[in-house]
Amino acid sequence: MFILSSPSGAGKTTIARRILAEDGQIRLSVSYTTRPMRPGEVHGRDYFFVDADEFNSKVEAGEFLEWAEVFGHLYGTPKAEIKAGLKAGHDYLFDIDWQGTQQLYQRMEVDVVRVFLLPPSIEELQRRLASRGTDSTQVVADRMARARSEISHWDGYDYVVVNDDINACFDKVTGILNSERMRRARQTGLVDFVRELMR
Ligand SMILES: Nc1ncnc2c1ncn2[C@@H]1O[C@H](COP(=O)(O)OP(=O)(O)OP(=O)(O)O)[C@@H](O)[C@H]1O
Ligand SMILES: Nc1nc2c(ncn2[C@@H]2O[C@H](COP(=O)(O)O)[C@@H](O)[C@H]2O)c(=O)[nH]1
Repeated sequence: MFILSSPSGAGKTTIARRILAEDGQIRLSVSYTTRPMRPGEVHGRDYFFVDADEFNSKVEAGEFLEWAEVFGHLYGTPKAEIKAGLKAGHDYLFDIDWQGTQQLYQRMEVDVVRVFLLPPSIEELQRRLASRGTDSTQVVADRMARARSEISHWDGYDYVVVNDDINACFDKVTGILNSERMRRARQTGLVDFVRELMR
C-alpha cells in the first residue's frame, strides 16, 4: 500500500498518474467522494462520485477502509476491492490525505509505505493550484488557506520528497517504490529460490 499525500496542488495526482502509466504492477485505489466532478474527470477512473446520502450509508455499512472530510467534502477508500486486490498480491497506490494515512497505518501498519510531497515554495503551490484551471478562485483560496496546516503533517510519513522538477520527483518516488518492493519481508516468493540455492 503505497500512499502519496501532499498539500493540495503540490503534484501527487500528476506523479500518481505517471506511476500508473509506467509501472505495470501497481493499481490505483479509486476513492469515493462527494466533491463535484472536475472537467476531464471520469466516474470510476478518478473517483466514484456520489452524494452525501450514498457516502454516509457506505460509512454505516463499514464499506470504507478509511474515510475523512477534506476541504468540506467526504472522501473514502473502498474496503472490499482493496482487500481482495491485496490478497491477490497486487500493489495499490493511494492518493489520500494525512487523516486517511493515519487510519490506514493504524489498521495495516506493516503493509503501508507513506510518502509526502512538498512544493518547492508556497508561491509555486499557489501558481500550480491556479494554473491547473479546475477550481474556482474561492476553492483555490480555501485550499491555500489550509496548505500550512496540511504541510504540518509531514512528520507522519516515512519519506518526504520536494516536487520541484517533475522528472526528478518521479524518479525519487519510483526509487522509493522499487526499494520498498525489495524489502526481504515483501519478497516471500524468494523463499523457495533461496532454499534451493542453499541446498
Ligand atoms: N513539478 C511540477 N512542476 C510544475 N507543475 C507541476 C509539477 N507537478 C505538478 N504540477 C502541476 O501542478 C498542478 C497541480 O498538480 P496535481 O493536480 O497533481 O496536484 P495534487 O497534489 O494532486 O492536488 P489535489 O490535492 O488538489 O488533487 C497541475 O496543473 C500539475 O500539472
Ligand atoms: N482520507 C482520504 N483523502 C482522500 C481520498 N481521496 C482523495 N483524498 C484527498 O483529498 C484531497 C482533495 O482531493 P481532490 O481530488 O479534491 O483535489 C487530497 O489531499 C486527496 O489526497 C480518500 O479516499 N481518503
